[in-house]
Amino acid sequence: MSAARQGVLDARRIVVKVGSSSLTTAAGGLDADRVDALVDVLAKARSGGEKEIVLVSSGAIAAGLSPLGLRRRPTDLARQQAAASVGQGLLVARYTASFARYGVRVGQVLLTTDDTSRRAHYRNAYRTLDQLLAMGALPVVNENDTVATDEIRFGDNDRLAALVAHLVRADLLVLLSDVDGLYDGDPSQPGTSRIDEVRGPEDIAHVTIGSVGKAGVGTGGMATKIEAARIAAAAGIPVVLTSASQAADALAGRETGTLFHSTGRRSTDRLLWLQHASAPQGHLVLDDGAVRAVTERGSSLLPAGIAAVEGDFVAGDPVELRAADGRAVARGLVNFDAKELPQLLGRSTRELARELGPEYEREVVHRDDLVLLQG
Ligand SMILES: Nc1ncnc2c1ncn2[C@@H]1O[C@H](COP(=O)(O)OP(=O)(O)O)[C@@H](O)[C@H]1O
Ligand SMILES: N[C@@H](CCC(=O)OP(=O)(O)O)C(=O)O
Repeated sequence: MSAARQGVLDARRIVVKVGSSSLTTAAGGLDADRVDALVDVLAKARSGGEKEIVLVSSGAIAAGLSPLGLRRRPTDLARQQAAASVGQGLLVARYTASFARYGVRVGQVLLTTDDTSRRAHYRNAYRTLDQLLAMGALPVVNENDTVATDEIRFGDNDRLAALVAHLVRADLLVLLSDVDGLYDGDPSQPGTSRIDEVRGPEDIAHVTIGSVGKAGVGTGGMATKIEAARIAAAAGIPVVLTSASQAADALAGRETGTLFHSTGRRSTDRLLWLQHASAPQGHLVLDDGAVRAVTERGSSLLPAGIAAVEGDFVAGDPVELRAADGRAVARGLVNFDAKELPQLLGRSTRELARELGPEYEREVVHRDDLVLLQG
């Protein structure tokens, strides 16, 4: 066994993501047999007590379609949310019954991007997941589809799974789909072949991506899986992408699917979420000195360096930091409401504190709440 597959086999804390297409029937609705088959694999993998598994499961919208008399996945958010509301209950009920065959308790965890960009929410999400695992339960995570708006949606569970893997400090991310790996072209076309290992972007530069799977119930297709694998690998977490029917082989470290080697160092930095999950609620235009201070010296952003404010945000929201030419240079959590900021711009914090009160002697974006954007 290669060292990388040995690493897969040795992984202790594993996030497994399963797509809608692997859980539903062609006619629509949950496929109880496929859920049971997946649960069999996961329950066995953790039965020795050495492995902890977090399941990120899609399928809420797909599961809610036929009970609501919908023939296909709706395109409008309101009906998707209605379907998710009905389907999520059915999905978790199905997992609960299926894992009960092994005496395993299931805990539902629904996340939005908002929950995970803010420090307190992020800590809570981590604590809940960690506690569930410590108590021997198996968390089943999905996006909280019924409250997420278009602006704040993850929209695809592949990226959510990568961020959850980072959040729980997983040793491995397994992405299960209806296709047994990443192909160099649309696998429904003849002449395409599976890529066994990806060590960096150069290994997939030639890949072309076809349409979303035949069932049409998934959302992201292959593009979001590649993006998810890139995020996880860069955060030090290897990824195996394969089909749900090969989940047992993948967890056993056998040569199946596509293995993405980790490319970066592990970190527990919640700023990964800020970078990949949050939708900025506005932007701050920085003068040249502030751009340099933030990007080159790692400084906090002070009111003196801000030239303009755009957007309707409140304190704690994610905002984009832009240079005068419009280039986005960073993203951060802002400490003031949009309507408070105009009176502070271009002024020193000492002067503001003297005039407006000590609560104004603070950074607009603290460097601990700030992530630089590349390029
Ligand atoms: N280069 C490619 N390699 C593998 N699969 C691809 C590729 N291009 C397109 N696909 C399609 O992506 C589909 C998986 O995406 P999706 O249906 O969103 O899955 P899921 O519901 O599991 O998240 C596969 O069924 C496959 O047909
Ligand atoms: N939260 C949505 C999942 C959307 C999604 O990413 O679906 P998929 O591409 O099948 O993983 C649901 O449960 O239907």
